[in-house]
Amino acid sequence: MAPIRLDLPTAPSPSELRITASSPSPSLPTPQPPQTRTNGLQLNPVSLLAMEGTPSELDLARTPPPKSFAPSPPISRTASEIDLASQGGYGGRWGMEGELGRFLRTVDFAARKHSCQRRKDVDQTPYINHPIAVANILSSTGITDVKVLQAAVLHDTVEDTHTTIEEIAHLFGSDVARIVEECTDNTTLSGQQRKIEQLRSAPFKSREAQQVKLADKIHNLESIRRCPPVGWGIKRIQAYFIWAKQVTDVCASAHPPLAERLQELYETAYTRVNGVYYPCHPEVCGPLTEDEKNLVDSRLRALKDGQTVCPAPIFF
Ligand SMILES: Nc1nc2c(ncn2[C@@H]2O[C@H](COP(=O)(O)OP(=O)(O)O)[C@@H](OP(=O)(O)OP(=O)(O)O)[C@H]2O)c(=O)[nH]1
Repeated sequence: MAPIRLDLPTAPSPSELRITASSPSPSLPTPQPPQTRTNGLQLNPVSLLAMEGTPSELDLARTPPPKSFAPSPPISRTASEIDLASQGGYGGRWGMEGELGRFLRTVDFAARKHSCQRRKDVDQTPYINHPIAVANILSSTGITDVKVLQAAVLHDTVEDTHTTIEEIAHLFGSDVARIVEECTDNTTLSGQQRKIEQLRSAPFKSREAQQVKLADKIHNLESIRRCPPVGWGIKRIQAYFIWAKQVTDVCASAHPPLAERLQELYETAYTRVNGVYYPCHPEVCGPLTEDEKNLVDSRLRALKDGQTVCPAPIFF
């Protein structure tokens, strides 16, 4: 296949993006240990440790939270959050909470936080579908640690809603808060700087955060293949795939089943623009068979007819 030139108006070129943990580019910041803060909010590890010990989550479930444990008020609260507050908050009055209950409480919290948001696809899928899908991808590939699944559900709340790490620590414990914090981009950086920073910091993240990252990328990449964000052309799609592969290659050892699934995606994902078939990842994608062309075409035909492909399985 002829090499495809990538002019990236909104994202760095592959060569700009390609960095390795062992040989950081001199233009990039020196690798640091896992960050202590990502978006201007101070997270005090000592206070988090204190929170972890007393009161325990069980105590929180049995008794109404003291004032100091009330979640910090968001800048503007949605009706569903106000509704939640009027019920006495989380962790409440109805007795002990098991692991499943804690997970459902996490999903409920994330759903309220993301309630006004939609994905960028043509169907404007509710945003909460994404974090739920990320948790589902982890669970379906053998991750049973409920804290990792909770962090997956919460992974975009701090970055994309008025949620703080402290609020998550209060409600779900410091382990979950730490993973969420590691998965939170510094929103004061530009989109391109955030991508470079994700690459730089990926090797230093905990195994749990790397697992969430892998699943996050799987869902974003599969979403792009199935139903790209509105306005994304082939160059942007390919730039995202190239960058995502660099990030996920660094995290691959955190959960090999996810890494295998990603590799298959990089090798087989195609799209079509103006009648021309393009590999989503121009460097590792193999040639397209006639059957695969039909698959690409049927997906695009469905979109053109105004039908949605989103009810298709979350992943395949
Ligand atoms: N594929 C896809 N992505 C969508 C959609 N709706 C929202 N997104 C989000 O958009 C981001 C990817 O688009 P970019 O162009 O790279 O990011 P940007 O708009 O924020 O600069 C991802 O967020 P992110 O937190 O920046 O994730 P990541 O960059 O860490 O992967 C992804 O979760 C959608 O319908 N499809």
